[in-house]
Formats: sequence, structure tokens, C-alpha cells
Amino acid sequence: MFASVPGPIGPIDSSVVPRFAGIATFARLPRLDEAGRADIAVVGIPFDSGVSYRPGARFAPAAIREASRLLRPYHPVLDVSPFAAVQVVDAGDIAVNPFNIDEAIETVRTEAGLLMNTGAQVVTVGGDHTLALPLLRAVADRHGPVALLHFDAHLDTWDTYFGQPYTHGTPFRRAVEEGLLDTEALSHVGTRGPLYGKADLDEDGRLGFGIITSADVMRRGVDETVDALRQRIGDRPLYVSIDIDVLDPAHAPGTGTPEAGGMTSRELLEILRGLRGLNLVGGDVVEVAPAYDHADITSVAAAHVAYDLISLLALRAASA
Ligand SMILES: N=C(N)NCCCC(=O)O
Ligand SMILES: [Zn+2]
Ligand SMILES: [Zn+2]
Repeated sequence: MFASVPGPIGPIDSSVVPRFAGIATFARLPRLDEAGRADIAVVGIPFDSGVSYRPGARFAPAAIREASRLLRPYHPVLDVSPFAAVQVVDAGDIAVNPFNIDEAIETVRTEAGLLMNTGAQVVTVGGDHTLALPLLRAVADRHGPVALLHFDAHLDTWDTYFGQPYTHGTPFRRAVEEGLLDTEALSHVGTRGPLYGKADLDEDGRLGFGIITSADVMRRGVDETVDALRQRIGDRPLYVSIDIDVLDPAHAPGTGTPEAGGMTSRELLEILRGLRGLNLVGGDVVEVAPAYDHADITSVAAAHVAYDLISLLALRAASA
């Protein structure tokens, strides 16, 4: 006789315990210490010491967890019940030093790396875009250089701000310099807004990035955008970094560096769904600044975007 293998521990059943009751974990999932193990771990990173304008992304993990209470367990577009397919947990927050960016990014790389070494795939929520660098360091430690799909109004490939190398406007320049990325497969999506100069674009192109602007998405539509991205990414390991300011301020007012003319949340979610089957190895949802939010518009969008990343990971794990 074989002992039956227990299935994943799912979220609290919102038809039994009202979804507005109790302490918020992401999507009401069990904590890591309750489940004991994780195939996919949602991790909050309350950090905003790298921002150049409005602060507040340190409060995003808590706001996104609160906004995630209404998520339901079945994803009808991807046809997957992610929390039943694999063990998904909320692994809590990575507590980082708010006064020392160098130390903070070391902590993030170490803590995210420890989780990944247990075999978990990691989706982080909250914090500013500085965090993409230590997260990519941890991902590259495990997978080697990865393809990058970067949703953002901004390039985030500037060299320094105020002479500083580690800021929310510079993570992807550092990541290319450090060899963390496969420079054949780097894409920005949703780019728009004024730059410091034309050189910003030239330097970005020299690093290897291709750009699908916010206006391109509008003109070409979701399907053509997805086709172009899938072709560029192929079967490479893929990291998806989502700056919520890729959305128009109408869809994400609660962010630190808003730019007019952005994508809708529908476009973003549909592009993500178009990535089904690709070799996704992790992702982040950053730059939610709850103090500037209204009616949780931004946190709700971020929660749904994180749910879609989790669903993509679960779908692939379940069909492996
Ligand atoms: N929101 C992010 N990640 N970067 C924006 C940097 C734009 C700037 O300070 O000019
Ligand atoms: Zn941005
Ligand atoms: Zn960014």
C-alpha cells in the first residue's frame, strides 16, 4: 500500500469564512510555515529607498495582500486552478534595511535565493524597481542568463542617478553589465513619456533591448504584440518584471512616477496570458505606492497581475 500523498493546501474557502475576515495573506493562501513547502512562493518586499520621485512602495506588499482577498481559485482564460495544481504559499516579507540600499539588495538576493534553492519559484510583490537587480541576481544564480520581459513606462536602463548605481531607474543596465540577462531576448513593453535625451534610447538599444511602446500595443493590438514577444523569447528561461506604472494613471494612479498615455489593465493581463507555455522562471510586480492610490485601483490591478504570473507558473508546472 502506498500512503496517499497529500495535495496542496489551498487558500481559505471564501464561501465558508467571509473573504473580508482574518489576517491577509496573498489570495488568502497558507503561509510558508503552515504549508511546510512551496512550489510557488509569493513574497513581499517593503522597500522604496531607491525611488527618484514619490515614495511609498514600501507599503505595497500589505496593500496588495489586502486587495487580493477577492481573487478566486480558478483562472478561466488559462483554464487552471493554480492553488490546487501546485503548492502556492505566501512566504511573508523580506525585511530589508531602509537606510542602506547596498545592504538591502544583498538581503533580497540572499533571501530570494534561499527560497529558490528549496525548489520554489518566486513571485515578489511590492517595493520599487531597484529590487529587480537582486532578484535577477538570484534568478541567474539558479538558471544562468535569462530572457527579460519588462513592462514599464520607463526604460530603467539609465547609468546612475545622483552618481548612484543602485536606484529604481538603473536596475537593467546593471543586470546587463553583470551578465544576468540573455541579451538576445530583452524587451521593454509599454514604454512612453519624455526622456532626458535621445541618447537614452541609443544606449538602451546598445544594451540589446527591443521596445514595444505603449502606442505600439494600442496600434498593433495584443495578439501581434504577443506574437512578437514569443518569437523573441523562444524557449529561454524568462523573467517578467512588471512596473505597475506601465498602466495608464487611470488604471494605476498609485505609483511613484506616473506617465500619461499608458496601457490598460486589460491589455496587460491579456499580454501576460499570451505567454502561456513559455519557460517562465519568476517575476516581480513593483512600484505600487498605496498612498497615491484611490479606491485600491492600483493594488487591485497589481493583485490580478501577480495572480496571472502565478497561474502561468502553475500551468507550466502542472503540465510538466
Ligand atoms: N519607475 C521606475 N522604475 N523608474 C522611473 C525613473 C524615472 C525617473 O526618475 O526619471
Ligand atoms: Zn516605471
Ligand atoms: Zn520601473
